[in-house]
Amino acid sequence: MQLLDGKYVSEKLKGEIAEAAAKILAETGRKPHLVAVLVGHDGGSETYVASKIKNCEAVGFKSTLVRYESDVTEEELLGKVAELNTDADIDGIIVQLPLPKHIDPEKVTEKIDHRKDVDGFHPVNLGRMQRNLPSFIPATPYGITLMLKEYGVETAGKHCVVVGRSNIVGSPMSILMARNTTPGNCTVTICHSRTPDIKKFTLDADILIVAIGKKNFITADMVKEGVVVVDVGMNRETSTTTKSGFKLYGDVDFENVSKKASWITPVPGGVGLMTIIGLLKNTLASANKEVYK
Ligand SMILES: NC(=O)C1=CN([C@@H]2O[C@H](COP(=O)(O)OP(=O)(O)OC[C@H]3O[C@@H](n4cnc5c(N)ncnc54)[C@H](OP(=O)(O)O)[C@@H]3O)[C@@H](O)[C@H]2O)C=CC1
Ligand SMILES: Nc1nc(=O)c2c([nH]1)NC[C@@H]1CN(c3ccc(C(=O)N[C@@H](CCC(=O)O)C(=O)O)cc3)C=[N+]21
Repeated sequence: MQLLDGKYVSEKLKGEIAEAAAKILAETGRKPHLVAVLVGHDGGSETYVASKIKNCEAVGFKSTLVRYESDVTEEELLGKVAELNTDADIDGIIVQLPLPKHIDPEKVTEKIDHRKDVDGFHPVNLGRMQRNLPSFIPATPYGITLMLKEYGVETAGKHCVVVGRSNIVGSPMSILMARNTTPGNCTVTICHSRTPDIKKFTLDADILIVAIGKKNFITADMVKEGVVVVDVGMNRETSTTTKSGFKLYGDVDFENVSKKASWITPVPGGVGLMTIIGLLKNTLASANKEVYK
């Protein structure tokens, strides 16, 4: 088993991003600028947004955190997005999901100017990605492709099984792996909560990407020898043994599945760190007007 090490790859790519940011600063006198909007106090979201902001600073980006209490109205939030859209100093806008029930995430996603949509969730970016046109690619699937590329994992002609079909991970991941790109060129199967016998598909997977949010869902009996495993799950449980008071678990039983895998991502230290890189790279591309003129 070889580790797909998110810490190693993300540190390496952060170095490249920092160099590119320094170049922008020298040439234009400005830094790429990301604005993150966080509604409410959910523990996980707070941690992830804090990490995005911290990493922006680390690579020489400007970042702004806009916070709202969970009783903010949809109207007020949409108004804020409209204001950020027209601010020429801002390259990227993300609104952290999930949002409170009274706010329609679809409305918020569509309100963000697709030219600043560094999460890549806007229908314009999703459509452009599907057609292989320049677009912002959702950060987690983007980060996973960067990781596979870094380790030279072969994907062409392989059977890739994606478990989960969410708008932010499973669905865009399946599109990327089926595209005529590297990584890509896979035959892709998408499994979800209405798939009757998931094991039938996972057992045939050469590449298995799991994003469902269920601790240890994938067990060793569900995979074949030599499989490449990408574990997106971030299941937080309270713990008395860690400093933070939480412990993170993936969707894959790492201890046993790793014995059969050729490559596998750990949790933490895998996909989560690559998500940050996807976001930073999209923000950089926006500042450089690489996707939209
Ligand atoms: N590492 C990272 O950077 C990121 C990690 N995450 C983590 O990844 C996990 C998934 O996130 P996200 O995609 O947003 O989750 P969602 O809850 O939006 O989607 C979960 C998906 O999994 C499917 N599913 C749920 N239960 C089962 C089951 N028993 N069998 C098969 N399929 C099932 C659902 O099916 P259906 O559509 O039928 O409901 C759905 O498509 C979470 O743990 C999340 O915290 C998320 C984003 C980034
Ligand atoms: N609009 C939006 N964009 C997102 O990209 C988005 C979102 N909403 N909602 C929630 C998910 C989740 N997500 C993570 C980001 C970083 C880590 C991360 O840094 N993980 C580290 C450590 C985390 C820890 O220790 O708690 C790791 O895996 O090693 C994880 C998960 C982004 N998401």
